[in-house]
Amino acid sequence: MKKYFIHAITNYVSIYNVAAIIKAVGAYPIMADDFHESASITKNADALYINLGMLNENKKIAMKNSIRVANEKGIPIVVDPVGIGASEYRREFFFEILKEIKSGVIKANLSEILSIYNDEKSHGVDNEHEMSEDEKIKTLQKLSTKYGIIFVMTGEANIAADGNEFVKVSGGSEMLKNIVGSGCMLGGIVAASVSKGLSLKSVKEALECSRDASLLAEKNKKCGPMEFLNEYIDSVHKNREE
Ligand SMILES: Nc1ncnc2c1ncn2[C@@H]1O[C@H](COP(=O)(O)OP(=O)(O)OP(=O)(O)O)[C@@H](O)[C@H]1O
Ligand SMILES: Cc1ncsc1CCO
Repeated sequence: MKKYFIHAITNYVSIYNVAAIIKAVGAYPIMADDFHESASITKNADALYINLGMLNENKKIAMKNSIRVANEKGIPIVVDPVGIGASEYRREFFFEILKEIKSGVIKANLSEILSIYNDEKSHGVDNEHEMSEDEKIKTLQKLSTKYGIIFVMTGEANIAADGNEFVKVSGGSEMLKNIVGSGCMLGGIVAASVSKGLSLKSVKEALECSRDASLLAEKNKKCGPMEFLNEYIDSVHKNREE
């Protein structure tokens, strides 16, 4: 059976859990962020996952080298623009790489999506609390049309869109809000899913995988955040076996 390798350049807060959840879905994580080797690691991967949490100068070069190789080889790229609204350093770098990505997914929370969208000033969406679901979908579709890649907005409802269609996956456990790196891990699941074929359908399957695992983790016992975190990763593994 083919093994799917996911090259992740990610932050050191949630890096182990990202690797663990990629393994739990049945793919093979490779965490490599030095610029000397990142391109050669990407060359043999089936997806590249770029997470901007804890960005630094070394990682910037590593990410750009890996993105270049992924584009050349047609490898899908998943980007989590962690905290771009709060950091000019990350925001500037994000826009630099956004233009370069040929095929892939941007997975971001509402405030990160607005930060991307509002860079285009003229659209005038300035208050996230006033956004209806319809506006969220339209925002994602406009971004997707403009950049030619899939956009995902996370939250209570996760919405993914390409230029033509959208999918919505909601109803996951609220405990996901209480653990560190739930967004980072979701990025890993999305990367593993699109490594087998990039489509809105494969993104939807990833969102469903996370939702189902979170509900199973919550059902098992009333647990605190750390127990939930382990149960969530275990549940991803259990659901895969069923
Ligand atoms: N109110 C909620 N109810 C259920 N699930 C939620 C809720 N809010 C977020 N989630 C889930 O938590 C995960 C992460 O989404 P979120 O929007 O919090 O991303 P994030 O801010 O990038 O996360 P983090 O920075 O903690 O990694 C997603 O799977 C999302 O569906
Ligand atoms: C807490 C934190 N800080 C940088 S990355 C990260 C993980 C959650 O996004």
